[in-house]
Amino acid sequence: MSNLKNETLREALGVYFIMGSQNCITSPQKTLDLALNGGVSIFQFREKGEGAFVGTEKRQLAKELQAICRKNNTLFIVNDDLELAKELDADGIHIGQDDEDLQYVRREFPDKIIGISAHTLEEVEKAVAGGADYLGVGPIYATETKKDAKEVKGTTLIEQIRDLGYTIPIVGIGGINAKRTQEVILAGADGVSVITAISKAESPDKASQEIKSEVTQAKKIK
Ligand SMILES: Nc1nc(C(F)(F)F)ncc1COP(=O)(O)OP(=O)(O)O
Ligand SMILES: [Mg+2]
Repeated sequence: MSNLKNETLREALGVYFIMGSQNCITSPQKTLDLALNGGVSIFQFREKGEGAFVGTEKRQLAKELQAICRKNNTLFIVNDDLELAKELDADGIHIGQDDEDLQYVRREFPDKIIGISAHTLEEVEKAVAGGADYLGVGPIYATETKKDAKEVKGTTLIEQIRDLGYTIPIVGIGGINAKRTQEVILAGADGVSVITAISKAESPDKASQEIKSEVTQAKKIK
């Protein structure tokens, strides 16, 4: 488990912005700055897909975005890349079912936040038993961003996880925008993960603000 208190992380997962250079209209730095001003509460650096930076350029961008997160006292999570996460002393890492094994990552990156993608109850049970700090459950809706996304789930799996009594922090992911946010939270998620709805918004700060207000409203109803 990470050193971060479970409830602190649960709170931070409210508006989980995920982005890489290939998701932005303007500079990633400017986009992140605006998104944080708008109320993003945790950030994941996901430099992946066509045209993504690699090597030194990827590392340089990661360092710049990490510095922006530090300035805003916001958790900085690295997607997939364990070596980069260790090198930057990131706050955590997100791994999918086809990435490094949870136990290996926990040994290599102790006391940090480890998030796991889960698409089935079996994957949920394995992640909880393995001591994951949060789950990324989806895709909730169809997404253009992740070319190899699995079958769209809706909120069913989130509801099933809660009905079974699992209390692990959960973020929904996949095609989520402000309009769809409340449904995901009311299904039992602690937050929503968003890429395009913020990164390609005309005003990333306004987009983040809208999503944050939807999360807050839904949590009041719950
Ligand atoms: N990156 C992610 N972040 C989350 C989070 F929970 F953080 F919202 N959930 C799910 C994913 C998807 O992770 P993965 O299945 O490995 O695919 P990719 O590496 O292409 O993103
Ligand atoms: Mg991955």
